[in-house]
Amino acid sequence: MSQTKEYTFQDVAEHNTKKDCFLVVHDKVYDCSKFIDEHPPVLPSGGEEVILDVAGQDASEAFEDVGHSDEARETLDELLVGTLKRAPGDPAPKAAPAAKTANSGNADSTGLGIGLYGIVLIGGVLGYFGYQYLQTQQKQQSA
Ligand code: HEM
Repeated sequence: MSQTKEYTFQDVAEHNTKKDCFLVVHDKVYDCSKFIDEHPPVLPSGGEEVILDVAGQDASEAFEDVGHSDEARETLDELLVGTLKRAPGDPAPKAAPAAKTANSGNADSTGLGIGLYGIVLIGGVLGYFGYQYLQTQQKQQSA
C-alpha cells in the first residue's frame, strides 16, 4: 500500500470497526486492524478497547497522553498508510486543547502579576502609615 496516499477525515471515519480500524495521529493515517489484538492490555477496559475508542478518529491526544515509548512509535510507523487531508469543518486535532491549556496558563500568570502588584501596593501603603506613626511617636517623645 502506498504510504503517501491522502485520506480525508470522512475516509478515515469509515474505518471504525475492529477488523477495519484506521486512526489519525498528528495528521498521519494508521491502519491498526492487525495491531488491535496486539495492544498491551489496559485496565479496566482492555487493550483493544482503547484503540476501538478512537477508531476512525484523531487519536493524537489519546496516544500522546499515555506517554508511549519509542518502541510504540516504531510500531505506529509500521502501520502508516497515508496522510490526512484536512478540510474545513473537520473535527479539530485532538492536540488542540493543549494550546488552550497554554493560554489559560498565560491568563493565570497575568492573574498572578496583578496579585503581586496588589501586594506591593499594600506593602507601600502600610510602609507609609508605619513611617508616619513612627514620626508621630518620635515627636511625642521629644516634646
Ligand atoms: C496504533 C496505535 C498504538 C500503538 C502502536 C500502541 C502501542 C503501545 C505499546 C507498544 C505499549 C506498551 C508500552 C509502550 O511501549 O509504550 C502501549 C501501552 C499503552 N497504550 Fe498504546 N498504542 C497505540 C494506541 C493507543 C491508544 C489510542 C491509547 C488510548 C488511550 C493507548 C493506550 C495505552 C496505554 C494506557 C498503555 C499502557 C498499558 C500499561 O502498560 O498499563 N494506546 N501501547
